[in-house]
Amino acid sequence: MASFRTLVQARDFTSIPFDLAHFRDTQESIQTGPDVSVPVIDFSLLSSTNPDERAKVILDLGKACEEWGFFLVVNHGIPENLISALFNVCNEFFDMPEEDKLQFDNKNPLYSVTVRSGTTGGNDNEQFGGNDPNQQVKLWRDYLRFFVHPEYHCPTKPKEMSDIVLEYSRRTRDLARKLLRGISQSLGLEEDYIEKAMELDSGTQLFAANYYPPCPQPDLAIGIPPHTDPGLLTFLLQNGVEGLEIQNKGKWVRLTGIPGAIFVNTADQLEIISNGKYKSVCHRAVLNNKKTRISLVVGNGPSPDTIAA
Ligand SMILES: O=C(O)CCC(=O)C(=O)O
Ligand SMILES: [Fe+2]
Repeated sequence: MASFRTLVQARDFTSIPFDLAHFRDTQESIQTGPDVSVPVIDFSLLSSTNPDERAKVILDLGKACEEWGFFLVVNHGIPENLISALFNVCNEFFDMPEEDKLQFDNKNPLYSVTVRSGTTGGNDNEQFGGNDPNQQVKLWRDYLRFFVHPEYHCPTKPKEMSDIVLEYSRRTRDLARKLLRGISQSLGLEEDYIEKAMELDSGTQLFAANYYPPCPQPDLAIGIPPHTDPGLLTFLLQNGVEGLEIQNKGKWVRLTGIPGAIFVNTADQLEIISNGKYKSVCHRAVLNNKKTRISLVVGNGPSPDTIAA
């Protein structure tokens, strides 16, 4: 199907088509604020020369993984201009004519560059609903997704994309490794336990850009239904528009970002390696009727050859 971007621009939707209706649970979500707020981790303290500061941030990291499974990382050292270049180039990608985008679309999930629109929760996207016939609705989003490690792939258009994503993937790999060292220690393990066990030198890294146009009936459709992420740690940036909700103590909590900070969540393999201490938390992307939301996601996982012992 044509991209949502094109559909939404071409048609003045006032209500959503039937096959896009998603009956999500009616529980209201609560907003983070002074009372409920996702933990903030100051990444620079992980390399502090002051042992007390280091010990404190490792403790905080462990607590964040255990109590929330989601946290914000500040002072991560990834340049602001790299992040804005990344948003710009992804926006440019979604802006390209349909035929240019579709040349990267391939129905084989193993293919390294995938472009999709309105993907259903059915067979073609098992992560989001598997084969459940009740979940056969299209999702209100376009997305682009490709593996950037151990082998690097990237669409050839826009032409600046490859260099920008390559640089971002290098930087986030380094960030993942250092956070995982802190997380290893927070579990009482050797600093390099996780990176060795998961063979991070040949770890899997997936880059995804999600594009959610405004939706006239945001409560009746969904960007991404509830799911957990595969891998160890997922990084997420958003374009200043909220929509990420997570399950915390039985409630849906809408996360508010901090400009420049990166959302990090513990994913399935980290839950396994921590013997269930750090949960891979269920989350979803909800819509709004005013602004396009873009999220840029990097999934960091073990080497494809790693067999969890
Ligand atoms: O767009 C979002 O906020 C959520 C994205 C997400 O959960 C994913 O791509 O796995
Ligand atoms: Fe996710």
